[in-house]
Amino acid sequence: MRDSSLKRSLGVDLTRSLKESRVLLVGAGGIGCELLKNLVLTGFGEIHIIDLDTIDLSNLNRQFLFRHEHIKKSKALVAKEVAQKFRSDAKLEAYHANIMDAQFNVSWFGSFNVVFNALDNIAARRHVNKMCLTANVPLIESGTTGFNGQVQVIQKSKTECYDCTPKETPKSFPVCTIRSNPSQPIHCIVWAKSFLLPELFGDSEDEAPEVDNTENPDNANEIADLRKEALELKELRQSIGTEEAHQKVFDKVFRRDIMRLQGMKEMWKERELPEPLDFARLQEESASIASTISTQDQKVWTSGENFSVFKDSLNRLTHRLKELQEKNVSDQDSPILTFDKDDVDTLDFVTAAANLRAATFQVELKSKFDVKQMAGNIIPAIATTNAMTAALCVLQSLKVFQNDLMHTKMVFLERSGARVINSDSLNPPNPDCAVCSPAVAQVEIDPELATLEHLIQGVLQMELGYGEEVAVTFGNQLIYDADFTDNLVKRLSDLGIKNESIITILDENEPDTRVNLELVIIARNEPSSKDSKPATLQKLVEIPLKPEQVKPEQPAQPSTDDPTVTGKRKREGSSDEVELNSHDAKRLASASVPDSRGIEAIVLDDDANDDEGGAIMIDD
Ligand SMILES: Nc1ncnc2c1ncn2[C@@H]1O[C@H](COP(=O)(O)OP(=O)(O)OP(=O)(O)O)[C@@H](O)[C@H]1O
Ligand SMILES: [Zn+2]
Repeated sequence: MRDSSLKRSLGVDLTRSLKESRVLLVGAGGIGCELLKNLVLTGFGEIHIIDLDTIDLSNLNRQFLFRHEHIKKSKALVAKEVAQKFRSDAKLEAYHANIMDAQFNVSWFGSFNVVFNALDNIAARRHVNKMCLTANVPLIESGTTGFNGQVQVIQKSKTECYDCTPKETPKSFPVCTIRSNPSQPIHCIVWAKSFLLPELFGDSEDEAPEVDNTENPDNANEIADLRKEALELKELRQSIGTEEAHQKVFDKVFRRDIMRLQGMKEMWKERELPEPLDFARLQEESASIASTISTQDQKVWTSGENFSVFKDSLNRLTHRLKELQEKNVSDQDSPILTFDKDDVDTLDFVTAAANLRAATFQVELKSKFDVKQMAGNIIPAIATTNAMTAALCVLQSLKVFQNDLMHTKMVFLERSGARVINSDSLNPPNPDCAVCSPAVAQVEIDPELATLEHLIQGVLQMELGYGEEVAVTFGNQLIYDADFTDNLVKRLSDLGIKNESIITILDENEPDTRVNLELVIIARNEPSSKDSKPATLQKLVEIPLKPEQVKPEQPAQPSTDDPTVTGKRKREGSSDEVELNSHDAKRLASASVPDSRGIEAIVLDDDANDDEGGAIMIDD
């Protein structure tokens, strides 16, 4: 029943290839849950799901596969169990693991037709991008922040990869703004979270990522001052737990430091002078305030209320640190407390300290709720954005399954423009991208016999035609170049190179330098027969020259059966488009209709059985 409606919507051929497909979904969070449901209901045959995390209460509002009773259980396993109920014949496999683990090697990635990324961090995204490029598996990359979403199709040598464009690093603030001259609530929050809390309870050596220690020359003086101050704070830290600790900490950061800043007249020409706070006065003002005020998280507390929470949370943190220290006597590392937006004690402390600082600098005070969002860098996750993004992932993957790379897109969800869904053609790979520019080849070795020399002479020079000038790296270490030949006689296995290891060959020949080559090592299970060489190339590959070396009279030509996506092609019209195969041509001729705004829509029609009719039109 369900199959027949899928066939009507997608066509017989596509429905069959989805049914026979094997796909990987990385991440079972906000996008992942939606995507898994879509994949199952769209008839994908075999779906592998991986997630390293367990289910948290805060996930339940949008990760709809999860219920209260699943809290603390593996996301991947629960997602599999629940999604299985949507279609009993779907073959689902779940892993409660980190996708960056070595067990998920190139050949494992290579066993999938398509990989879907539904991750929340750059490191894991980069890793999957690299593995998919090496294994030559198409990747559908996606992400959301608030109302914005993005889906990108990545395919080796044909499209941009995840790393072809530099990624934005998280926003950072100059250290002097945080230390001396805060003008916004966030400056005070970062100070409380990344300076004061670590100085008193944490690892003060920690570099706070949101504080920029490099850019500004003023930072050097500021950092020197900080060192001096670190000593002062160390003494304060030692006083933690004593009766006077409240006043000692308070007097230093809200009185003496502020008075010192008042002395820097230049700084206050354009701004009001900061006002030191008075411990005794606030003590009096807060005398009748119950510490339960800290539960009122939507209210902006008065200075007296902040003072009361400051003292109370300082006590709570002191008590916790002491407990940890007592438990940890034998351990070498002394225990520390670090900020966590969901840890009430650290959040209370950061809120109160940030607000007291804001009060001295005439900066707006914030409620605990707001501080939590700001300190946790939280942009609320929106369930509908995730759902729409997951749907767009599936639509893009359908084009990949139809080999219709030319129409795969970069799709954006946004609320600022006239249209919520916008798309752009995919760019070709960036020739300078260090991640996707290398060529890839596989080398079979006999782990008992193969030496580095076998690899360099037998494979690189004899089989691939490299000259003398090559460098070989493995795991960021140089293991060979023309001036460093010590390892030549060593066995590859003694250099730590084993099955699935990837080594990189850098051509140092000039001119006509080749792009980097990544060699995936395949260890033979059987010992080599007498006449087989200890190291051989599995398949001859062509290694292009580095872009600046490409001669203008020999431009790279897209081949007809292997369409190379270019950024401009769609807008330039069809004259220079690669030839379409007959199925594509038919589909587009009958189905590609401009919508009323002149934007091309895709129609998925069923050309297998006209009697069944039924087509869906999707405007992407
Ligand atoms: N290296 C990794 N291996 C496997 N899964 C990962 C890895 N890194 C992140 N994930 C998973 O990717 C998912 C991303 O989902 P999402 O962005 O909704 O994050 P979340 O942690 O569920 O929610 P939030 O961060 O908003 O609290 C998470 O479930 C997370 O555990
Ligand atoms: Zn790239």
